[in-house]
Order: sequence, then structure tokens, then C-alpha cells
Amino acid sequence: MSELVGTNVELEVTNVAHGGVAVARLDGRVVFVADSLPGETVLARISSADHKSFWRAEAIEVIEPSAHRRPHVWESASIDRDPDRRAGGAEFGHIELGWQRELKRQVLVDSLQRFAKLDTPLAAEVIVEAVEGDDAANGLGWRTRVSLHVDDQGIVGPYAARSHRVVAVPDLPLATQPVEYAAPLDERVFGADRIDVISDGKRGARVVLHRPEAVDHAGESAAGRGGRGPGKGREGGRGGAAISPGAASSRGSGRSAKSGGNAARSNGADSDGYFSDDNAPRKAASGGYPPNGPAQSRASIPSYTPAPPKPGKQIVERVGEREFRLEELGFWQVHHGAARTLTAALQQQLLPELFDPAAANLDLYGGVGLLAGALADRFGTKLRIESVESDWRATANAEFNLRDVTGATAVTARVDRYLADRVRGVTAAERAALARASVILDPPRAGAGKQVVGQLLDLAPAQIAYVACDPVAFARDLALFREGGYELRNLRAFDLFPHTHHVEALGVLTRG
Ligand SMILES: C[S@@+](CC[C@H](N)C(=O)[O-])C[C@H]1O[C@@H](n2cnc3c(N)ncnc32)[C@H](O)[C@@H]1O
Repeated sequence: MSELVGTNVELEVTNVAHGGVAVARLDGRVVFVADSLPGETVLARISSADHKSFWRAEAIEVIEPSAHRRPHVWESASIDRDPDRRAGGAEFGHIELGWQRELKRQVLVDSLQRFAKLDTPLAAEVIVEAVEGDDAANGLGWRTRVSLHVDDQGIVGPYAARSHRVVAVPDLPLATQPVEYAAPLDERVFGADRIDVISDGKRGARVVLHRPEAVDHAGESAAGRGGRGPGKGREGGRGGAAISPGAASSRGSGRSAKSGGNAARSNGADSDGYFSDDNAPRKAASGGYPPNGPAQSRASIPSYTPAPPKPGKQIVERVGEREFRLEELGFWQVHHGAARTLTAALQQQLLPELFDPAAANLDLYGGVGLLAGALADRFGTKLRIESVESDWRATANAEFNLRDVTGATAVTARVDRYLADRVRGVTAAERAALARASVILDPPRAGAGKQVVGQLLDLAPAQIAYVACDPVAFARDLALFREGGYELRNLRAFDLFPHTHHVEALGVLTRG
């Protein structure tokens, strides 16, 4: 059917699907249509027809619009552009903000019904809550982290939706102002293939250039060729000065200069191997937790000594009264209000009657300790809690960030390995402390998975607070928890990614 790719078809769009697309049918076959929304008729271009059960298409013209359609918040991603030139990352930007949340709610409820067989009012009545301030800002200006790409002409921009083609854009309306100003959108960049622009936690932003790994035919690394002269002007007249990783740190972009020069640049591929996992002291970093027996105080944990990070590569974020140190490319919630929102939600949703500060509480996939910190602020700093995180730099920061929490420990380990070791040879008293525990479970997009859920069922903690960034992965894990005798006790959802299809959920599960 590949001969159909590129042809235009008229489609009636009926439902929203997971992944930022809507569903239509063509001769009985499901077609996932981008840049459309339920209730409208569109002319769409077929972009993929090689799958047996569904095809994909991109709307190119609206024939009968939905009442919820709006002009796209980002002209660079608008339906007026050819699909190949539409910037990715704002796939709901053509939908009225409140209706985006309704569509996200539908996807969440549908996932819970389909995969977790959850038909209770708890699921049906969930709403997707806005982050404070987002309605007033029309859902713009929230992204504290942006990844841009560089093509072989030195042009910087996001990838086009569903592709690896760089699109030149004049602005980044979803980004916070410092991040948008610091992004080198009007410059040519050579010797880097990816650029991260990250809020510095204050009023500025940092620009991190990543050198390509590739070696060209002459055996010269692409990074070694940095510093070519300015490229020719390109469409839109934004052919500005060239920058290369070697030269970048000493200069700011024209845009950042306008904003008071608050952007710092650093080269993400420094020779200390800072971003190269191969060079990280993984061996030394793993296993830094008690393999069995009662948890030890932080001082007695056989710990690794991470190489001291270079100055300037860490940033500090603040949530309420608590400060969190993190690596500039380490994980942190993307929306500027997300850490605050999740902190408050966790503090409210955990069941206090089941919370035991002396139990063997766990913060699984703990990052730099954000959610363990939330519990300490709610239940007191004498709290016993262990943060488990696979990135040793994040663990080191968690240990630092939780230094006032006398019962907190932070370990570097994969959660599945940690849980396997945690129960090996454990004493009856420690087993009981685990069974009284509250567990925070905040896995990456793929979810916790069968093994980790099985291990938690075996530990049988008093309550599990599941923080989920993917509704389908959440629902699949929830199905396993329900089979194992846990039930969802409360559920909330948050719009932490306005103008995209992403939604965050927080559900607390208890036994029986
Ligand atoms: C969604 S983030 C949550 C971080 C933290 N709870 C927060 O809110 O800031 C998931 C974290 O899990 C870590 N991670 C990913 N896979 C892991 C694994 N198998 N075991 C332990 N940590 C993992 C990532 O490095 C990341 O820090």
C-alpha cells in the first residue's frame, strides 16, 4: 500500500487516540490523523500505509472545523504549513486549552478502562487539572528545558513532527522567556548536532552543545571541523553568525544579549566524559546500599565517591523552602510549575493513616530527591526514606538535597535490582518495616513493568503513590497491581505539558 503514501483523502475524525493523534476510518480501516480533532472533517495526506491494522495521515486542510479548533499557538507548527515543515512538540496547539485537557482526560479514562479494567467513578470522574497560572498564560511559557537539533547546514531548530528533519523556527512559545531568548535560533552552529537549552533555576538559561559522535569519510571527526565561517543566509533571512562548541562558551547569542546576557553556554561533550555514560564511574557507583538487613544510616552506607562535578554544571531549583541541586542535563520536571504541583499533590494524596515515618519508606526512580523531599516536608525530617535512582550523579545530588532529613538515604541502582537485593536474607523485622512502608513509584515513560510490580507485590507495602507520565503504561501496571490485590484509592491528573498530548497522573494504591 506504499503507493498510497502522499495521496489526499477526506476523513471524518471521531475520537482522540493516545499519542497526540485522532482517529478516523477509511473503508473500515483505522487512520490516525495528526493535527485534527474529533468532530471535524479534514483533508489529510496519508503518511504511512504499511501497517496491517492502521494507517497514518496528516491533516492539510480543515473542511468542517470542530468548535474547539483555534489558530495554532505556534505558527511554525500550524496546519497552514506543509506537514514536512511543521515543528514538532506542540501537537495539541490547535485546540482550545480547556478542551485539550478534556481530550487528555478521555485518553486517561479510556486507558484505565481498557488496560486496567477500571470502571469505577474514581476513574470516570477524574479531571485534568491546570497548573496554576497556565490559563492566564494560555498554556505558553512553561518549558524550562528544550532540545534543539542542528542540521548539516548549521541550522538550529526542533525536529519536524514525526521526523528527524530540522525545522528553522523564529520562536519557541512553549518555552520560558529565558530559555527562548537563549536558544540560538538565529545562528548557524557547526560542530554540534544537538543543543539543550535549560533554565538555570533563576532568571537565566544555559545552552549546552553536544558534539556529534560521527566520523566522516576522511576520518576526521565532525566535531573537529568546528568553527567554519558563517553559512549563507537561508529562508527567513536568519543566516546569522556561526558558533562552534570550542568557541561557544565565551559568547552569548544575539537573543540572550538582548535579554541582558543571562545565558551561559557550555559544551556538553567536554573531555571529562561528563555526558558519556561509558566514562561514568558506573561500577563504583552501583551497589551503594545495604544489600540486606536493616537500612543503615547514610554515614555507614558503603558509598562511591563521584568525581567532583565541574563548577557551573549544576543548577539549583527551589520548591517551597527546599532547594534541589541537580546536574544541568539531569532529570528535572519540565514545566516550571510541575515540581511544586506534584509536591503538593503527593502531600495531599498519600493516606496519612497509612503513613509510618519509621517504616522502610521508598522513593523509587527518585531523581534528585524531589518527592522524598516532599514527604519530609509533610511528615517531618526524621522520616526514614530511601531514594533509588540509576543515575549516580542524581543520587549524589539527592543525598545532598536530603541532608537535613535524618533518616534519608540515597542509592544508585536499577530499581529491579535494588528490590531483588532488598529482600534477600532480610530479617523479619525489616520485612515488617517494608510492609508498613509508603512507596513512591515515579518511573520513566515505559512504566514500572511486570518485574518491578511483581517485586512490590511481594514486598506488599502499605501504600504506593504512582506518579505516571504515560496513561497506557500506568494502566498496564495498574492492571498488574489489581491482579495482585491492590486497589486504586485516589487519582488526580495534571496538565503539566500544555499544547502537547502528554498528561501526568498520580494515583495512590493500597492493599485490598
Ligand atoms: C520520571 S523521572 C522521576 C524523578 C523524580 N522522581 C522527580 O520527580 O524528579 C524517572 C527517574 O528514574 C531514573 N531511572 C530510569 N530508569 C531507572 C531504573 N531502571 N532504575 C532506577 N532509576 C531509573 C531516571 O534517571 C529518572 O531520574
